[in-house]
Amino acid sequence: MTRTPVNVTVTGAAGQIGYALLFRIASGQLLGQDTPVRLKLLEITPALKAAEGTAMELDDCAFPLLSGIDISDDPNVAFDGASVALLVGARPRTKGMERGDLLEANGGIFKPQGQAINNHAADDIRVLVVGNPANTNALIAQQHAPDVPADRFTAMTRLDQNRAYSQLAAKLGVTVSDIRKLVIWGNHSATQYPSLAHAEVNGKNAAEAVNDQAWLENDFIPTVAKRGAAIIEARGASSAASAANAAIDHVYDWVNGTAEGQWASAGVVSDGSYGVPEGIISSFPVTSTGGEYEIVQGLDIDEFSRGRIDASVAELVEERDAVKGLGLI
Ligand SMILES: NC(=O)c1ccc[n+]([C@@H]2O[C@H](COP(=O)([O-])OP(=O)(O)OC[C@H]3O[C@@H](n4cnc5c(N)ncnc54)[C@H](O)[C@@H]3O)[C@@H](O)[C@H]2O)c1
Ligand SMILES: O=C(O)C[C@H](O)C(=O)O
Repeated sequence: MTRTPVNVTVTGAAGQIGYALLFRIASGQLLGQDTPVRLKLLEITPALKAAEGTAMELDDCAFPLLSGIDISDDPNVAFDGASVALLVGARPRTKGMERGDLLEANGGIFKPQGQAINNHAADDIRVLVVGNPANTNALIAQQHAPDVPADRFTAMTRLDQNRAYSQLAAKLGVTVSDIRKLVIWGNHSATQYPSLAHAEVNGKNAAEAVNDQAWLENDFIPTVAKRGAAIIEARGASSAASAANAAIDHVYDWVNGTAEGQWASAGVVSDGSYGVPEGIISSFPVTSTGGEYEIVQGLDIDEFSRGRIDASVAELVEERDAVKGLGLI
Protein backbone atom coordinates (compact mmCIF):
# COMPACT_ATOMS: atom_id res chain seq x y z
CA MET A 1 0.00 0.00 0.00
CA THR A 2 1.70 3.15 -1.19
CA ARG A 3 -1.15 5.64 -1.57
CA THR A 4 -1.19 8.98 0.22
CA PRO A 5 -3.82 9.03 2.97
CA VAL A 6 -7.16 10.61 2.05
CA ASN A 7 -8.38 13.27 4.50
CA VAL A 8 -11.89 12.47 5.72
CA THR A 9 -13.64 15.10 7.85
CA VAL A 10 -16.48 14.05 10.14
CA THR A 11 -18.55 16.68 11.95
CA GLY A 12 -20.50 15.79 15.08
CA ALA A 13 -17.80 13.22 15.69
CA ALA A 14 -18.68 12.77 19.37
CA GLY A 15 -22.35 12.07 18.64
CA GLN A 16 -24.02 8.70 18.29
CA ILE A 17 -23.75 8.46 14.48
CA GLY A 18 -20.13 9.59 14.77
CA TYR A 19 -19.43 6.72 17.14
CA ALA A 20 -20.99 4.21 14.75
CA LEU A 21 -19.24 5.70 11.71
CA LEU A 22 -15.63 6.45 12.61
CA PHE A 23 -14.51 2.88 13.25
CA ARG A 24 -15.93 1.73 9.93
CA ILE A 25 -14.17 4.55 8.05
CA ALA A 26 -10.89 3.74 9.80
CA SER A 27 -11.23 0.04 8.95
CA GLY A 28 -11.42 0.84 5.22
CA GLN A 29 -15.12 0.39 4.60
CA LEU A 30 -15.70 3.95 3.35
CA LEU A 31 -13.10 4.18 0.59
CA GLY A 32 -11.86 0.62 0.16
CA GLN A 33 -9.20 -1.66 1.53
CA ASP A 34 -6.35 -0.09 -0.45
CA THR A 35 -6.94 3.50 0.69
CA PRO A 36 -5.37 4.83 3.89
CA VAL A 37 -7.31 7.60 5.64
CA ARG A 38 -6.57 10.47 7.97
CA LEU A 39 -9.58 11.36 10.13
CA LYS A 40 -10.32 15.00 10.88
CA LEU A 41 -12.94 15.36 13.58
CA LEU A 42 -14.98 18.54 14.06
CA GLU A 43 -16.92 19.09 17.26
CA ILE A 44 -18.23 21.98 19.30
CA THR A 45 -15.85 23.00 22.10
CA PRO A 46 -17.73 21.30 24.97
CA ALA A 47 -17.68 17.97 23.10
CA LEU A 48 -13.94 17.99 22.27
CA LYS A 49 -13.06 15.83 25.26
CA ALA A 50 -15.59 13.18 24.21
CA ALA A 51 -14.14 13.28 20.68
CA GLU A 52 -10.68 12.75 22.18
CA GLY A 53 -12.04 9.67 23.98
CA THR A 54 -13.30 8.26 20.69
CA ALA A 55 -9.91 9.01 19.11
CA MET A 56 -8.22 7.05 21.92
CA GLU A 57 -10.44 4.07 21.11
CA LEU A 58 -9.64 4.42 17.41
CA ASP A 59 -5.94 4.29 18.31
CA ASP A 60 -6.60 1.18 20.37
CA CYS A 61 -8.00 -0.61 17.33
CA ALA A 62 -4.61 -0.33 15.58
CA PHE A 63 -6.29 -0.05 12.18
CA PRO A 64 -3.60 -0.49 9.51
CA LEU A 65 -5.35 2.01 7.19
CA LEU A 66 -5.67 4.81 9.77
CA SER A 67 -2.76 7.16 9.31
CA GLY A 68 -3.75 9.77 11.93
CA ILE A 69 -6.52 11.68 13.70
CA ASP A 70 -6.90 15.46 14.11
CA ILE A 71 -9.54 16.99 16.37
CA SER A 72 -10.71 20.59 16.21
CA ASP A 73 -13.58 22.94 17.02
CA ASP A 74 -12.63 25.19 14.09
CA PRO A 75 -14.17 24.32 10.69
CA ASN A 76 -11.28 26.06 8.92
CA VAL A 77 -8.90 23.54 10.49
CA ALA A 78 -11.16 20.49 10.27
CA PHE A 79 -11.90 20.89 6.54
CA ASP A 80 -8.32 21.74 5.59
CA GLY A 81 -7.30 19.40 2.79
CA ALA A 82 -10.49 17.30 3.10
CA SER A 83 -11.39 15.09 0.14
CA VAL A 84 -14.46 13.62 1.83
CA ALA A 85 -16.63 15.49 4.33
CA LEU A 86 -19.42 13.84 6.29
CA LEU A 87 -21.55 16.59 7.82
CA VAL A 88 -23.28 14.77 10.64
CA GLY A 89 -23.39 17.36 13.45
CA ALA A 90 -26.59 19.40 13.44
CA ARG A 91 -28.91 21.14 15.80
CA PRO A 92 -31.82 18.83 16.67
CA ARG A 93 -35.33 20.18 17.08
CA THR A 94 -36.08 20.74 20.75
CA LYS A 95 -39.36 21.35 22.55
CA GLY A 96 -41.14 24.54 21.51
CA MET A 97 -38.86 25.06 18.51
CA GLU A 98 -40.63 26.14 15.32
CA ARG A 99 -39.53 24.92 11.89
CA GLY A 100 -38.07 28.39 11.14
CA ASP A 101 -36.04 28.29 14.38
CA LEU A 102 -34.63 24.90 13.38
CA LEU A 103 -33.66 26.09 9.92
CA GLU A 104 -32.06 29.22 11.40
CA ALA A 105 -30.10 27.27 14.02
CA ASN A 106 -28.79 24.90 11.36
CA GLY A 107 -28.00 27.78 9.04
CA GLY A 108 -25.63 28.94 11.77
CA ILE A 109 -23.80 25.62 11.44
CA PHE A 110 -23.93 24.86 7.71
CA LYS A 111 -23.14 28.36 6.39
CA PRO A 112 -19.71 28.60 8.08
CA GLN A 113 -19.02 24.96 7.24
CA GLY A 114 -19.79 25.63 3.56
CA GLN A 115 -17.47 28.63 3.65
CA ALA A 116 -14.71 26.60 5.31
CA ILE A 117 -15.09 23.84 2.70
CA ASN A 118 -14.90 26.48 -0.03
CA ASN A 119 -11.73 27.98 1.38
CA HIS A 120 -9.82 24.98 2.70
CA ALA A 121 -10.97 21.63 1.28
CA ALA A 122 -9.06 19.71 -1.40
CA ASP A 123 -10.05 20.19 -5.05
CA ASP A 124 -11.67 16.75 -5.16
CA ILE A 125 -13.88 17.37 -2.07
CA ARG A 126 -17.10 15.35 -1.89
CA VAL A 127 -19.64 16.30 0.75
CA LEU A 128 -22.41 14.20 2.26
CA VAL A 129 -24.83 15.95 4.60
CA VAL A 130 -26.47 13.63 7.15
CA GLY A 131 -27.56 16.19 9.78
CA ASN A 132 -31.22 17.15 9.50
CA PRO A 133 -32.95 18.75 7.72
CA ALA A 134 -30.35 17.12 5.47
CA ASN A 135 -31.44 18.35 2.01
CA THR A 136 -31.76 21.97 3.06
CA ASN A 137 -28.63 21.92 5.23
CA ALA A 138 -26.78 20.63 2.15
CA LEU A 139 -28.25 23.48 0.10
CA ILE A 140 -27.08 26.06 2.65
CA ALA A 141 -23.53 24.65 2.69
CA GLN A 142 -23.45 24.40 -1.13
CA GLN A 143 -24.59 27.98 -1.57
CA HIS A 144 -21.68 29.19 0.55
CA ALA A 145 -19.10 27.25 -1.43
CA PRO A 146 -19.22 28.98 -4.83
CA ASP A 147 -15.77 27.70 -5.88
CA VAL A 148 -16.74 24.05 -5.39
CA PRO A 149 -18.72 22.37 -8.20
CA ALA A 150 -22.35 22.18 -6.98
CA ASP A 151 -22.56 18.46 -7.68
CA ARG A 152 -20.04 17.76 -4.92
CA PHE A 153 -22.72 18.52 -2.32
CA THR A 154 -25.15 15.71 -1.57
CA ALA A 155 -27.71 14.84 1.12
CA MET A 156 -28.37 11.39 2.53
CA THR A 157 -31.46 9.44 1.48
CA ARG A 158 -29.60 6.12 1.31
CA LEU A 159 -30.96 5.09 4.72
CA ASP A 160 -34.49 5.54 3.37
CA GLN A 161 -33.54 3.43 0.35
CA ASN A 162 -32.08 0.68 2.51
CA ARG A 163 -35.24 0.72 4.65
CA ALA A 164 -37.35 0.38 1.49
CA TYR A 165 -35.28 -2.63 0.32
CA SER A 166 -35.80 -4.35 3.63
CA GLN A 167 -39.58 -3.72 3.71
CA LEU A 168 -40.07 -4.94 0.13
CA ALA A 169 -37.94 -8.03 0.68
CA ALA A 170 -40.05 -8.95 3.72
CA LYS A 171 -43.31 -8.41 1.82
CA LEU A 172 -42.28 -10.62 -1.11
CA GLY A 173 -40.32 -13.21 0.87
CA VAL A 174 -37.14 -12.53 -1.11
CA THR A 175 -33.71 -11.29 -0.07
CA VAL A 176 -32.54 -7.73 -0.61
CA SER A 177 -30.05 -8.97 -3.20
CA ASP A 178 -33.01 -10.07 -5.37
CA ILE A 179 -34.09 -6.40 -5.62
CA ARG A 180 -32.79 -3.62 -7.88
CA LYS A 181 -33.63 -0.04 -8.74
CA LEU A 182 -35.83 0.67 -5.73
CA VAL A 183 -35.30 4.38 -5.08
CA ILE A 184 -36.32 7.41 -3.07
CA TRP A 185 -37.47 10.68 -4.59
CA GLY A 186 -37.69 14.07 -2.85
CA ASN A 187 -36.93 15.10 0.71
CA HIS A 188 -35.49 13.09 3.61
CA SER A 189 -38.71 13.64 5.52
CA ALA A 190 -42.16 12.13 5.89
CA THR A 191 -43.06 13.43 2.39
CA GLN A 192 -40.39 11.32 0.67
CA TYR A 193 -41.51 8.98 -2.11
CA PRO A 194 -40.07 5.45 -2.03
CA SER A 195 -40.94 4.24 -5.53
CA LEU A 196 -41.60 0.73 -6.76
CA ALA A 197 -42.38 2.02 -10.24
CA HIS A 198 -39.02 1.05 -11.78
CA ALA A 199 -37.88 -1.45 -9.17
CA GLU A 200 -37.18 -5.03 -10.18
CA VAL A 201 -37.46 -8.23 -8.17
CA ASN A 202 -35.59 -11.11 -9.75
CA GLY A 203 -35.85 -9.25 -13.06
CA LYS A 204 -39.61 -8.61 -12.85
CA ASN A 205 -41.29 -5.26 -12.18
CA ALA A 206 -41.70 -4.89 -8.40
CA ALA A 207 -45.05 -3.07 -8.51
CA GLU A 208 -46.46 -5.95 -10.61
CA ALA A 209 -44.88 -8.53 -8.30
CA VAL A 210 -46.56 -6.87 -5.30
CA ASN A 211 -49.81 -6.19 -7.18
CA ASP A 212 -51.32 -4.48 -4.14
CA GLN A 213 -51.82 -0.73 -4.46
CA ALA A 214 -53.42 -0.51 -1.00
CA TRP A 215 -50.30 -2.03 0.59
CA LEU A 216 -48.10 0.32 -1.41
CA GLU A 217 -50.03 3.44 -0.36
CA ASN A 218 -51.11 2.57 3.17
CA ASP A 219 -48.28 0.38 4.38
CA PHE A 220 -45.04 0.47 2.38
CA ILE A 221 -44.72 4.21 1.74
CA PRO A 222 -45.71 5.37 5.27
CA THR A 223 -43.60 2.66 6.94
CA VAL A 224 -40.47 3.72 5.04
CA ALA A 225 -41.19 7.46 5.33
CA LYS A 226 -41.91 7.31 9.07
CA ARG A 227 -39.27 4.73 9.98
CA GLY A 228 -37.01 7.38 11.51
CA ALA A 229 -39.77 8.40 13.92
CA ALA A 230 -40.53 4.72 14.70
CA ILE A 231 -36.86 4.14 15.60
CA ILE A 232 -36.88 7.19 17.89
CA GLU A 233 -40.05 5.88 19.56
CA ALA A 234 -38.51 2.41 20.07
CA ARG A 235 -34.93 3.33 21.03
CA GLY A 236 -35.50 6.67 22.66
CA ALA A 237 -32.83 8.01 20.30
CA SER A 238 -32.65 8.44 16.55
CA SER A 239 -31.16 5.83 14.26
CA ALA A 240 -27.38 5.74 14.53
CA ALA A 241 -25.77 2.48 13.30
CA SER A 242 -28.13 2.26 10.32
CA ALA A 243 -27.52 5.93 9.51
CA ALA A 244 -23.75 5.41 9.69
CA ASN A 245 -24.11 2.32 7.49
CA ALA A 246 -26.04 4.31 4.88
CA ALA A 247 -23.41 7.07 4.92
CA ILE A 248 -20.76 4.42 4.20
CA ASP A 249 -22.88 3.01 1.34
CA HIS A 250 -23.42 6.51 -0.13
CA VAL A 251 -19.77 7.52 -0.18
CA TYR A 252 -18.45 4.06 -1.17
CA ASP A 253 -20.72 3.99 -4.24
CA TRP A 254 -19.93 7.62 -5.10
CA VAL A 255 -16.18 7.02 -5.08
CA ASN A 256 -16.04 3.44 -6.35
CA GLY A 257 -19.09 3.41 -8.65
CA THR A 258 -22.53 1.83 -8.33
CA ALA A 259 -22.76 -1.85 -9.20
CA GLU A 260 -23.85 -2.75 -12.73
CA GLY A 261 -27.65 -2.63 -12.99
CA GLN A 262 -28.11 -0.97 -9.57
CA TRP A 263 -29.36 2.51 -8.80
CA ALA A 264 -28.56 4.41 -5.63
CA SER A 265 -30.63 7.18 -4.06
CA ALA A 266 -29.04 10.46 -3.12
CA GLY A 267 -30.04 14.05 -2.59
CA VAL A 268 -28.25 15.85 -5.43
CA VAL A 269 -28.52 19.35 -6.89
CA SER A 270 -31.35 19.25 -9.40
CA ASP A 271 -30.58 20.13 -13.01
CA GLY A 272 -34.31 20.45 -13.67
CA SER A 273 -34.73 16.73 -14.45
CA TYR A 274 -38.24 15.33 -13.93
CA GLY A 275 -39.64 18.82 -13.32
CA VAL A 276 -37.70 19.26 -10.06
CA PRO A 277 -36.74 22.95 -9.89
CA GLU A 278 -33.11 23.56 -10.74
CA GLY A 279 -30.82 24.14 -7.79
CA ILE A 280 -32.73 22.42 -4.99
CA ILE A 281 -31.21 19.32 -3.43
CA SER A 282 -33.68 16.51 -3.98
CA SER A 283 -33.37 12.74 -3.92
CA PHE A 284 -33.26 11.05 -7.33
CA PRO A 285 -32.30 7.67 -8.71
CA VAL A 286 -28.59 8.02 -9.44
CA THR A 287 -25.67 5.99 -10.72
CA SER A 288 -22.01 6.72 -10.21
CA THR A 289 -19.16 6.22 -12.61
CA GLY A 290 -15.77 7.90 -12.49
CA GLY A 291 -16.53 9.40 -9.07
CA GLU A 292 -19.61 11.35 -10.15
CA TYR A 293 -23.23 10.77 -9.25
CA GLU A 294 -25.54 11.29 -12.22
CA ILE A 295 -29.33 11.38 -12.26
CA VAL A 296 -30.83 8.42 -14.14
CA GLN A 297 -32.54 9.95 -17.17
CA GLY A 298 -35.48 9.10 -19.39
CA LEU A 299 -37.76 7.36 -16.87
CA ASP A 300 -41.52 7.38 -17.42
CA ILE A 301 -43.24 8.95 -14.44
CA ASP A 302 -46.77 7.63 -13.91
CA GLU A 303 -49.54 9.79 -12.47
CA PHE A 304 -49.30 8.40 -8.94
CA SER A 305 -45.53 8.92 -8.85
CA ARG A 306 -45.93 12.44 -10.29
CA GLY A 307 -48.21 13.47 -7.43
CA ARG A 308 -45.89 12.02 -4.77
CA ILE A 309 -42.74 13.55 -6.26
CA ASP A 310 -44.42 16.94 -6.64
CA ALA A 311 -45.61 16.93 -3.01
CA SER A 312 -42.16 16.21 -1.60
CA VAL A 313 -40.48 18.67 -3.96
CA ALA A 314 -43.01 21.35 -2.90
CA GLU A 315 -41.79 20.86 0.68
CA LEU A 316 -38.18 21.31 -0.45
CA VAL A 317 -39.10 24.50 -2.30
CA GLU A 318 -40.80 25.76 0.87
CA GLU A 319 -37.66 24.99 2.91
CA ARG A 320 -35.48 26.73 0.33
CA ASP A 321 -37.73 29.80 0.38
CA ALA A 322 -37.69 29.82 4.20
CA VAL A 323 -33.87 29.82 4.38
CA LYS A 324 -33.80 32.47 1.66
CA GLY A 325 -36.21 34.55 3.74
CA LEU A 326 -33.90 34.16 6.73
CA GLY A 327 -30.97 35.42 4.65
CA LEU A 328 -29.18 32.06 4.97
CA ILE A 329 -28.70 31.63 1.22
N1 LIG B 1 -30.24 11.73 6.78
C1 LIG B 1 -30.54 10.69 7.57
O1 LIG B 1 -30.96 9.64 7.07
C2 LIG B 1 -30.37 10.76 9.07
C3 LIG B 1 -30.55 9.59 9.81
C4 LIG B 1 -30.35 9.64 11.19
C5 LIG B 1 -30.01 10.84 11.80
N2 LIG B 1 -29.87 11.96 11.05
C6 LIG B 1 -29.48 13.24 11.65
O2 LIG B 1 -28.07 13.21 11.91
C7 LIG B 1 -27.76 14.18 12.90
C8 LIG B 1 -26.82 13.61 13.95
O3 LIG B 1 -27.46 12.57 14.66
P1 LIG B 1 -26.79 11.95 15.98
O4 LIG B 1 -27.74 10.91 16.43
O5 LIG B 1 -25.38 11.61 15.75
O6 LIG B 1 -26.90 13.21 16.95
P2 LIG B 1 -26.09 13.46 18.31
O7 LIG B 1 -26.84 14.54 19.01
O8 LIG B 1 -25.79 12.18 19.01
O9 LIG B 1 -24.69 14.04 17.78
C9 LIG B 1 -24.59 15.24 17.13
C10 LIG B 1 -23.22 15.79 17.42
O10 LIG B 1 -23.05 16.96 16.63
C11 LIG B 1 -22.29 17.88 17.40
N3 LIG B 1 -22.43 19.22 16.83
C12 LIG B 1 -23.42 20.12 17.01
N4 LIG B 1 -23.14 21.26 16.37
C13 LIG B 1 -21.96 21.09 15.75
C14 LIG B 1 -21.15 21.91 14.94
N5 LIG B 1 -21.49 23.17 14.66
N6 LIG B 1 -20.00 21.40 14.48
C15 LIG B 1 -19.61 20.14 14.78
N7 LIG B 1 -20.33 19.32 15.57
C16 LIG B 1 -21.50 19.78 16.03
C17 LIG B 1 -22.85 17.72 18.81
O11 LIG B 1 -21.94 18.22 19.79
C18 LIG B 1 -23.02 16.21 18.89
O12 LIG B 1 -21.87 15.57 19.41
C19 LIG B 1 -29.12 14.65 13.43
O13 LIG B 1 -29.43 15.89 12.79
C20 LIG B 1 -30.07 13.57 12.98
O14 LIG B 1 -31.39 14.04 12.88
C21 LIG B 1 -30.02 11.94 9.69
O1 LIG C 1 -33.33 12.12 13.35
C1 LIG C 1 -34.45 11.97 12.84
O2 LIG C 1 -35.38 12.81 12.95
C2 LIG C 1 -34.76 10.71 12.06
C3 LIG C 1 -33.70 10.39 11.06
O3 LIG C 1 -33.63 11.35 10.07
C4 LIG C 1 -33.98 9.03 10.45
O4 LIG C 1 -34.44 8.96 9.31
O5 LIG C 1 -33.74 8.02 11.14
